[in-house]
Amino acid sequence: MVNQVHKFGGSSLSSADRFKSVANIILTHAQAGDCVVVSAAGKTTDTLVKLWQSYQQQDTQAIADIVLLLSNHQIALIEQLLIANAKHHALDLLETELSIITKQAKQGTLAEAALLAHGELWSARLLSAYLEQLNVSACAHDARQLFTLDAGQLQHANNQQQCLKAIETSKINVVTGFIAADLHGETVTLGRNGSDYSATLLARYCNAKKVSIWTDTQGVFSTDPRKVANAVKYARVCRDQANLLARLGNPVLHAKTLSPLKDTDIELVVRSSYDPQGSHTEIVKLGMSKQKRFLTTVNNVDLLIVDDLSEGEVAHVSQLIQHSLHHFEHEGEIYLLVPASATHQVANYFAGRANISESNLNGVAIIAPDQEVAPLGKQSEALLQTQSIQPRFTHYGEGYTLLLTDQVLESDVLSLLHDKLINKAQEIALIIAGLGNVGAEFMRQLPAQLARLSTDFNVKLVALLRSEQMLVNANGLDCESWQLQWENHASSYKQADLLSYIDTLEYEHKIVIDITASEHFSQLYSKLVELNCHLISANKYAGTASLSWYQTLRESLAQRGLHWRYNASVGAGLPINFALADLQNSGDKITRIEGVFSGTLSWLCSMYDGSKAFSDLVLEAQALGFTEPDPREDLSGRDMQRKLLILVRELGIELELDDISLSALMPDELSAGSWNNFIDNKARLDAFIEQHAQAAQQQNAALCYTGLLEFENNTLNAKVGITYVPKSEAVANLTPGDNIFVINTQWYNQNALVIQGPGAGKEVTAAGVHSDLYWLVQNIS
Ligand SMILES: NC(=O)C1=CN([C@@H]2O[C@H](COP(=O)(O)OP(=O)(O)OC[C@H]3O[C@@H](n4cnc5c(N)ncnc54)[C@H](O)[C@@H]3O)[C@@H](O)[C@H]2O)C=CC1
Ligand SMILES: N[C@@H](CC=O)C(=O)O
Repeated sequence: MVNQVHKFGGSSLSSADRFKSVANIILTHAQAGDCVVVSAAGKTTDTLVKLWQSYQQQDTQAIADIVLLLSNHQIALIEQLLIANAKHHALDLLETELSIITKQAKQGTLAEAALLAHGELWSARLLSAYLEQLNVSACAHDARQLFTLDAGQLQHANNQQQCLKAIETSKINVVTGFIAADLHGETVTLGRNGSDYSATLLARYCNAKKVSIWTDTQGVFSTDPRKVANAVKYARVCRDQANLLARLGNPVLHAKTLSPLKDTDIELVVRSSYDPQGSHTEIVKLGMSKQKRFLTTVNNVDLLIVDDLSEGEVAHVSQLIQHSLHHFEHEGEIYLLVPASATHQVANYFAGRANISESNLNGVAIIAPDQEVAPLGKQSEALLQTQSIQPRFTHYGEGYTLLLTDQVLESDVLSLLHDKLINKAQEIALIIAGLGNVGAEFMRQLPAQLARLSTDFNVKLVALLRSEQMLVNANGLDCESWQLQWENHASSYKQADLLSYIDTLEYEHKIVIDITASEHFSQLYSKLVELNCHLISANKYAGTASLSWYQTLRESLAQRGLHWRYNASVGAGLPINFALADLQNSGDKITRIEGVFSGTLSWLCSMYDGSKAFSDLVLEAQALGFTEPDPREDLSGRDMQRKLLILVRELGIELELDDISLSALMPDELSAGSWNNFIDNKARLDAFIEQHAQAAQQQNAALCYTGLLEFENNTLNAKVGITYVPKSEAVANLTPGDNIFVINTQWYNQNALVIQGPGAGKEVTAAGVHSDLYWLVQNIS
């Protein structure tokens, strides 16, 4: 059974080394019974065309020179690839064929198609012999024995029978692309780039599962990557958009290539033979992929107005001129977009029914989802005007806009259009976990933030998660009415459901924002990274996980070029992580960080004056949204210990959580047990605090909870705990809830750099997460 049809174009076979690479691809990607369709090696077809032209001009010297050129090229390939009998046999055959060509040229009996067919024949024979030499069972097929056309029409039933009979299930079947035969056995060609067509035809006839077009580009891009540096490769493109691209002249796929796959489930992928392990583009059936935006150039075309044009005629003319054609209705007339070089031939075909409306046109086509076509078209007209370019002809069609200009659009203009209109369509998917105190506030701020981002980026909210339920919509949720949608549509999920949903999201970038307080969720990060998600955390668990887990996560983020932002996890919205990164980037060396890194503990210590029980203040802090879901995480000092560790690791220092010494702001025995148990025993907490407050007072100091990181004589001292701070010092006089980071560095030595401000609370924390999101979107797009 034919599992796959692989197709290799001329550039994939341009040298002996390229043949070897192709053989390697076959060894790793093909199995017995598969077909490998090949084009002529390198520029062989062009050389054969020149030979034909010289023959028509009866230029005997040129004929001899070109035959020699062909001979040298083929001999070099054979010599470098084959040995022993296989080599001698191939050289003998080549010599015989070239002498027949020379003889026919002399006799005036050369036939164009039969001459051009040699390129593919030589490739198929050579590759098959080389595979055999590598002990891979292979055979070469001349497609003239497989594909028959009658008056230009493929004889599908007969061809299918021929293919099923000829294809050997125990071998790799190397088949010539581009050529077929007519009913008399005479060679006919399937048009330039006809080898792709041969591959999809063969796949259809043999009921193959998949066609892989191995080429010199890595897949289908948003625009020509040779002209526009920011071109984006798409993982999936719908057949209808691929078809439109082809008709509008995009060279990656040809319109004919797709036609045999119509109404079949045969997969089609475009991938690079130069980078076989690289990602590829899958051409999928309508509805199996989101519609994308493309910018494709149109060069040197004429517009013809044709009376009563039928689909059949378009197909026929397209076959005649061996070029994809696009036709459309515009202001009551039927237009045909024709390569200028073929206008004469097309006009002749229509014998008076076709008139040239516009000639020598260039320009671009913008292909996009239907609803985006009109606004994009208007924006592109406006952008062209800023470059003093006025389109001569503009047409808004189904799924595309055509802007035809006098001048060829240069790379700078194409880049401008692409970056403003197409790259912007690089969609970013947001997955938000945690809709509690901070998460809900983050959602409240989200519409305004998305509106700000949407002038340049296309960010869509595709999932909202709580611990047991999720609300998803791959096309985007309305973030203003998420609560209502949640009530009606949220459903329970398991981690595996979440991961497979994220895996199938067709977005160029995915960002998972963790606003949970869940260690369990943070343990998913490595899987999320495997699914190419960027990460933003307010959650502190991943940043304070074991060093080996943390380092592995960082490595796999780096390998994939993914970002992880966690500014809000320390100091809420305060730019502490930015400041530390900046200091280090400027070459400075941080020697000491001291301060209060807990909003809750800052608020409690500042508010406590003995007039209210400390435990009541804890409940107030909880209601204000300062505390962790369980405030004992704050009172135990654990939360501040985590923050200090995140900062330490930010400085590149390898430390575990328990390397930071800790004393709690509560009696140890209250840390265990339920929250109710804690409340029942709150008097013990109050007594504990009162005792410390009095001791501090006796020293004319304030009861504070501080953190310290310092290097002394090359040893690191990191701790968090209760301190009695002289009342004159800034730390003892904080506005309730403020954090303070006093940073000493090589350059901020005597006079420290101080960052101070609210360090907890839902608004500032949510804003801190938004700041990370903004940074990330700017930096990934
Ligand atoms: N409150 C603050 O001022 C600050 C909080 N943070 C951090 O922000 C995070 C959120 O804090 P809050 O909103 O106060 O907590 P919260 O308890 O109010 O909300 C947590 C949310 O996470 C969800 N959740 C729990 N486990 C989950 C899981 N496995 N998968 C998906 N969702 C899950 C819960 O359903 C809830 O919606 C915490 O990590 C906290 O440390 C960081 C800086 C400041
Ligand atoms: N509970 C934390 C919240 C921020 O991380 C604090 O009080 O600082």
